[in-house]
Amino acid sequence: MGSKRSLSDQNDLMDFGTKHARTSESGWTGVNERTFIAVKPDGVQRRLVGEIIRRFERKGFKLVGMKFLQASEEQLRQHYYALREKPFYGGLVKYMSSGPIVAMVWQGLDVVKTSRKMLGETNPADSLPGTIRGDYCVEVGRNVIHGSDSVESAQREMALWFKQNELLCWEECSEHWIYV
Ligand SMILES: Nc1ncnc2c1ncn2[C@@H]1O[C@@H]2COP(=O)(O)O[C@H]2[C@H]1O
Repeated sequence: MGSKRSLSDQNDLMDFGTKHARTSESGWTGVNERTFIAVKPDGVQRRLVGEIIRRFERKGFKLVGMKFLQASEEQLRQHYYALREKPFYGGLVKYMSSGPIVAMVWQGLDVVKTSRKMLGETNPADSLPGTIRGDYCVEVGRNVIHGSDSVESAQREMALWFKQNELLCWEECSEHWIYV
């Protein structure tokens, strides 16, 4: 009893288990690297959510987690802990908690570094056209999107914004057309 699964079901389960273990042990490296991306309150208000998701999808990255939420100041103080001494820190926490944000986790090869290139520089004035900040904003204090700056920051930020069971492992049918 209880073992009525077909051999192929069991193989699928084992495959899933092995893949999952591999990604967990390796800290999400290679094609399983993950990054935390947030559309900030100004990005939501300016209706850029669809455009931003479209850019990540078209690039070939895989969405593995997403939520629409209004962040608490406490959560934002943790998120921006490293900036706590900066003169703009108070304003940054207020701005980020002023309206809903879209928190996402994207997965793919070199996703942390590539996402930062897609976002552009922190200051939109230094961002090239073609990047998200280069195309859609003008001031550093209203720069529409956040992306983790390293694999370590990504892991810390994902753990802050998502529970483990909110991040999915799923098979994308186009994967063989994106990776060799
Ligand atoms: N000089 C600044 N004035 C106001 N906000 C800033 C300044 N420098 C950085 N920030 C904000 O601090 C944030 C830190 O990382 P983000 O990618 O979220 O985007 C940055 C900006 O929103």
